Amino acid sequence: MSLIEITEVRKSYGMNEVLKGIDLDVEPGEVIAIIGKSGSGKSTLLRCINGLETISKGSISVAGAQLLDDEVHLKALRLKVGMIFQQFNLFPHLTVGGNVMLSQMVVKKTPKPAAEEMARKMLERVGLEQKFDAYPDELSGGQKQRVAIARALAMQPIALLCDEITSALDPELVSEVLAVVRELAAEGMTLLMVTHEMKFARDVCSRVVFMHQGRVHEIGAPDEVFANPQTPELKQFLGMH
Ligand SMILES: Nc1ncnc2c1ncn2[C@@H]1O[C@H](COP(=O)(O)OP(=O)(O)OP(=O)(O)O)[C@@H](O)[C@H]1O
Repeated sequence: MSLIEITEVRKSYGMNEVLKGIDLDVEPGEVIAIIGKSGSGKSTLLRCINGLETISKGSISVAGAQLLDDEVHLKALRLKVGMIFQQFNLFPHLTVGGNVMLSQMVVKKTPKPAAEEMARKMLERVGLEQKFDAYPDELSGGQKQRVAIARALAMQPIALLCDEITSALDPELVSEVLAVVRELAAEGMTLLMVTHEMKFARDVCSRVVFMHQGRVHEIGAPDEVFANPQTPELKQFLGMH
């Protein structure tokens, strides 16, 4: 059994079918890059995996539990699968520590001392333990994104979904965030990343998924996908990067 099993998943918004039958199994510890043109359905796929969107057809299971369209189940799933977004979504009126503690206390009902201990530990993991009492607007974009990563890790997810997490950053701040992701990958975290960082995908990912018009158009090891693209669509896409 794979950690995440995506079977014939379809998703429509009204008449617009944006996922047209996705099959993808993710093994524990895999790091998967999802690449493709704007509008190919990359974000929608991630959002379906952690239950932010309901699927129209097919099935998704995470750690053996089927994703069903009911609130109790969706809540349990969101606890298991962490997600990090392009925009950091930190609460400006809370300190860094407060941001990392909040979802643990509210969603998991973790008592405050344990939530604080976990927050300090995860902030240390992303190299920001000294910013515990700072406010988000005192941080750089790269630091804010590292706080968002610490917040996701504090929930002890079994997999982490990253949706273009470096796209809103100034170029000089991208590498500090990718360094954290690289470390997580080395530690065995299962990662699915929508990314435009082709060099990172090539260096760190175990597989690359190329999406085109709502389908998995090509999939394979980075060496195969980047060095030997099979379809004109992937060749054209790589030519643009
Ligand atoms: N909430 C929504 N309601 C209606 N249509 C949507 C919604 N979210 C996405 N779409 C449509 O679904 C399609 C796929 O969008 P999606 O954001 O998944 O693509 P993407 O590959 O992640 O693109 P990008 O790289 O621009 O983020 C697009 O045509 C988009 O307009």
